[in-house]
Order: sequence, then C-alpha cells, then structure tokens
Amino acid sequence: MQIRFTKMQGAGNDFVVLDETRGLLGLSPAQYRFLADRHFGVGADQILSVRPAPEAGIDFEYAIHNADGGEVEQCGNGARCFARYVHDRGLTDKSVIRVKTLSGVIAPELVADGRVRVDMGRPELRPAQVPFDAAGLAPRSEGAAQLWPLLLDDASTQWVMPVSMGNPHAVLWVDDADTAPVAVLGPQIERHPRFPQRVNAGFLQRLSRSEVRLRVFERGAGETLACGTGACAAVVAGIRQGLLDTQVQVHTRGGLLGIAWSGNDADSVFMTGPATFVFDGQIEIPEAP
Ligand SMILES: N[C@@H](CCC[C@H](N)C(=O)O)C(=O)O
Repeated sequence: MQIRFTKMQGAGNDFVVLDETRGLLGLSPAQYRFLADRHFGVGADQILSVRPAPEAGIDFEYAIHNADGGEVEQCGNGARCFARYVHDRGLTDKSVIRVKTLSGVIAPELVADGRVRVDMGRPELRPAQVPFDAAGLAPRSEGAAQLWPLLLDDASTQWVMPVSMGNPHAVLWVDDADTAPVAVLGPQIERHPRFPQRVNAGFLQRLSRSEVRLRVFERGAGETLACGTGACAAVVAGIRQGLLDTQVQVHTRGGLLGIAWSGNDADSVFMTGPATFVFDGQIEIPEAP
C-alpha cells in the first residue's frame, strides 16, 4: 500500500503525520513501527493520525502511536504539530482548535509569533491515577509534593514524583542533565513494575526558579530530543515541590518550551513552543501482518 505522509518536528521531537480526515488507513502496530523505523521507514518518535471530529463541539480527533507501535493518550509536541498541520494545510481556518485525544480534549492555539500554545489540561497527581502502585511504600515530602522510592536493578533507590498529563510521567531531579545516566536508568524506570502502564522518565535539572534543563526517556520511543508532556509534568513537579515559579523555560536537547501552571490542581498547564514542517513524502508500506 502507498501512503502519503508529512514529516514534522516540534523542538526536535519528530513525527510522521497522516491525513485520515477522508478515511482511516487502518494501520496495524507493525505498520506504525515500520513508518517510525529510521532505517527501513520514514523515521519518527511518534505517528500522528489526523481524523474527523467524532462529536459536536470538537474540530478534530487525532491518534498518537509511539515508535513501538503502541497507541498512547497524549503528546505535547505532537499537539503543536497537529495544530500547525490542520491550519496550514487548509483543514481549518480556526486559530484555536479543539481536538480529542485518547485522554480527552485539548485546545492548541496558533499564536502571532508562529509558535503554538496548548492548553494541556489539568495535571493528575494522585499516584493511583497516574497510574503508580504505591502500596507498602513510604513517601518523602518535599514542599506540597510527595516523592516515592523506586528500587532499581542495582539495588539503588531513585526518588520520583509520578505525574499524569493524560499520559504517565516519573520526574526525578539530577545535578546535571547532560551527564545524567538517562540510557541506563531510563529503560528501568520506563518498565518498572510500580508503573503498570509503563512510564515516561524525566531527568530534571534546575538552573533557577524559572529555568530548567530536561531530558526524557519516553515510553515506547526511547530518549527523544524533547517531550512536551514531559516538560509539563516536570514543571508541575518542580512547582509542587516549591522549587520553581509558575512560568518556566524548559531547555531540551531540541529546543526551548515555555510552561506555565498556577500551582492549583484545578487549573490547566499551558505549553508554548515551535511546530515545523520538514517534508512531504509517499512510501510503500508492507501489508499488515
Ligand atoms: N513526545 C510526546 C509524548 C509521546 C507519548 C509518550 N511517549 C507516551 O508513551 O506517553 C510529547 O511531546 O508529549
């Protein structure tokens, strides 16, 4: 089967975008994996499938598949690329776009400086809702937050803060994001049995009350150059611990993301950042196994 696609990136987190507004392609997990493959396919951290609105009051739906083929609930950098795509390709003339994802409705907005601002919804901090299995563990309090001990393969303990932005995150502090052992700890945290749906692992370094550096080992994709929901979760964790202000610049390996949150559970987290077209293409994909 031949399919047309668009390659996009947001702060270096890269996507294959598929237009399914005129009919679903019905791809299998193996076909998503093929598209994401950097040697045999197009290459991407996630595949974004743009679909028609499922109900009134919503403009579109979009599905997110990780490079491993699994469908996931939310993607921050993807939300910005989705909005840029539907607007610039003439699928809508709205500048605030309501879009349904597996975890609910979010509202990206194209702003005057060319970036996209996204109302990412409320963070979820109750461990069981992330989901994180805290049974039998004793948390440590930091500000208004609780950190939980994760026992790793080498018998060391990492203290993490579980946060859901619609998808699960574990945030831990590091002294230096550049030298943090992301490749060693990331896969262990991603598949730690305390996170029954696996987890995105964020390695957060504080530069000041309004500036951090962040690397994320993503569930189903490995380390990416940036993770939008990871940036939201990390800033929420830092604000909750009393270590960050309500507006924070997040330096990732692929670019800068601005995150704002009031610190109040009932309020949305807002993310602002770039969304860029890379190229359009067409590819023959293998039949579904
Ligand atoms: N890159 C994304 C997150 C994509 C999904 C994530 N890997 C998961 O499995 O939850 C972002 O920018 O948020």
